[in-house]
Order: sequence, then C-alpha cells, then structure tokens
Amino acid sequence: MSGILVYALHYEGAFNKNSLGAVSEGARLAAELGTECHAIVIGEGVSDDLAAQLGKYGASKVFRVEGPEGLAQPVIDAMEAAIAAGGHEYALFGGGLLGFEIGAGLAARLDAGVCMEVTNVRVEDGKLVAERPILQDSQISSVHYRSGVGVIISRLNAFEIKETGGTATVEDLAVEFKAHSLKAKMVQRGEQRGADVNIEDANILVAGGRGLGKKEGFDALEELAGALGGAVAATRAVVDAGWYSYSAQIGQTGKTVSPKLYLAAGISGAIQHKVGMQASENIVAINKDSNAPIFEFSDLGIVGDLNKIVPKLTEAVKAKKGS
Ligand SMILES: Cc1cc2nc3c(=O)[nH]c(=O)nc-3n(C[C@H](O)[C@H](O)[C@H](O)COP(=O)(O)OP(=O)(O)OC[C@H]3O[C@@H](n4cnc5c(N)ncnc54)[C@H](O)[C@@H]3O)c2cc1C
Repeated sequence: MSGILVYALHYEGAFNKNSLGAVSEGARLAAELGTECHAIVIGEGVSDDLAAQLGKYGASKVFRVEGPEGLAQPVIDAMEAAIAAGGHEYALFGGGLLGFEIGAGLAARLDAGVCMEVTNVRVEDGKLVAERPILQDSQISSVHYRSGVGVIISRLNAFEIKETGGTATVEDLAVEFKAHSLKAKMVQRGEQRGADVNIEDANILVAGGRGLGKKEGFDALEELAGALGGAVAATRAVVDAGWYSYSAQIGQTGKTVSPKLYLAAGISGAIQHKVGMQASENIVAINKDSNAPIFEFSDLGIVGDLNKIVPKLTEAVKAKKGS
C-alpha cells in the first residue's frame, strides 16, 4: 500500500509535542490522499497503552520496535524495515535535531528525496508537495518528490496537534539492527538549560536579548518565567556572549517554537530571531526603543526599560497567583 509513516519520539512514558503534531499532520494528509497514516515507536518495553495513544491523533497502525530510543541509526534501521513491510510512500518527521538526523539518514539509506525545514505540506495531483521557506524566510519553495520514498522533515512544531479520537492497532516489528547502529549507547539524556522544562514544549517562554545588559540580567527573567510556569529562551547575541546556554537559542540557527505566549525582553526582533518564534500565539515585547522591529510583529508592545518592567510584572504575577 502507499501511505505515510511518521516517527514518534517518546521520553519517560510520553510522546513529545512535536511528534504528536507530525502524527496529526500525517493523518490529515493520508485522509486527503485516501491512504493511511502509520506511526513507528522504538524503545525498550514500550507499553500497548503508550503505542496505542497515537491512534487518538489519527494513526491507524503503530509499529512497535524493541530497541534503543533516542539514537538515530537504530531508528533508521527500524523505519527501513517498516517501509519494506508497509510500502509507505512518505516518511514524515516532526523536526528537531534527532528528526533531522534520522530523516537524512533514512533518505541516504533508501536513496529517497528529502526536504527539511518544511512548514507546510499540501496534496497536489495525488502526491505530497512540501513547502519550505528560503532566502531568510522571504520566499517559499515547493518541493515535489519523484518516484520512491519521499522524506519530509518539518520545522520544529510546524504542525498543529489534533486529537481526532481514533484507534490504532499495535503491530510488533522485529528489526535486525546493523552492527554499526548499536555501537552508540545513550548514556544520559539531559537538558543543558538546567531547568527541568522542555523549551519546545513550554506554553510560555520568557526570552531575553542583549537589552538585558549582562549575564545576570537573566536572573530576573528566570524569576518571571518561574512565576508564569514557563521557560527561558534567548537570542543568538546573548548566547554567543555566553550569557545563556545555546540550548535556549531561538531562531534561524537555534530552535523554532510556537508557545501560547512569547514574552521578548530586550530583543530587537532581527529576522533570524523572528523566524524561530513568529508562530507563537501571542507575542509580547518589552523594548525601550519604540522603533524596534519586534514591535512590527508583536501583539502587545511595551515601550520602556525592562529593568523596571520585568520585576514589576513578576511581582504582579506572583500576587495574582497568591505565591
Ligand atoms: C546567519 C545568521 C544566523 C543567525 N541566527 C540567529 C538565531 O538563530 N537567533 C537569533 O536570535 N539571532 C540570530 N542571528 C543574529 C541576529 O541577526 C541578531 O543579531 C540577534 O538576534 C540580535 O539579538 P538581540 O535582539 O538580543 O540584540 P540586539 O539586536 O542588540 O537588540 C537589543 C535590543 O534591546 C533593546 N534594549 C536595550 N536596553 C534595553 C532596556 N533596558 N530595556 C528594554 N529594551 C532594551 C534595544 O533597544 C534593542 O532593540 C543570526 C545572524 C546571522 C547572520
């Protein structure tokens, strides 16, 4: 059969938001193509319950593979086996560094066409066409796949999570991993940021830029993020200056996020930063320069000194929450 195979990454008994968006999108596209969306889950002792959860997002079948999760090569082996078994025409990934690595590896393995940083997929003449922003996001290019398998790797969180309430059958797939695939072992999975929050999954991000003035400026942002129940993000300028860790960088050479609230403090709004956060539901910017470009794409702009505004905001949030 033709169909779409989506890789679903999980960690500590839950799928990541990005993968659920990819499964939802795979299901939407499969329905339009008149085919099915399958998902593949790899891990040690993945429960029926966990695997079957993907049915709620539109997968009709979930391939469950016993093997190491979180490393690219074993997933490439597993996806190759699933595609050989299911005859899928497309492999879809929710992005992220692991998604990029697996998708690229799978494309090389299958001699498939691949497109990365995809922000939209459409159906044209019974085939999928991937759309990818180019030239600093000023233009969109359309990528058509020739025969064989087409690999589509989205930008992080490009696809909306949609619960359709369906059910999925879980099929165990035995995979013979290649010797080189088992050479690497996951020793520890960690977040550089220190805080126990996944930046891509956070609903609220408080982001800081050079306007913070110094490394210690992030202390106030961490307090505000803590009061709001969110996480801290940063621009490349401050990451390069060593004020905050790279894992928090948003933008062209960092992460792409789409939280419900993106609060930007002391950030000018350069295009390279904008491309990583413009999909946020609500953008609030604090900047002392009323002509700062960030105000052009903010839902709410506050012109003023962040050193005065941020502590007051934190106080107000804490007071409202009674903490
Ligand atoms: C190839 C390439 C890739 C890049 N990738 C990225 C990327 O992934 N992510 C990214 O972020 N950037 C990236 N950049 C860099 C980008 O072009 C900008 O230089 C960077 O985003 C600017 O960071 P900033 O907003 O923190 O600093 P600035 O542009 O210096 O802005 C600081 C802002 O703070 C305001 N300010 C100052 N003091 C205060 C105060 N007391 N209160 C309130 N406001 C204040 C100022 O008015 C100013 O608008 C990239 C650049 C290139 C060339």
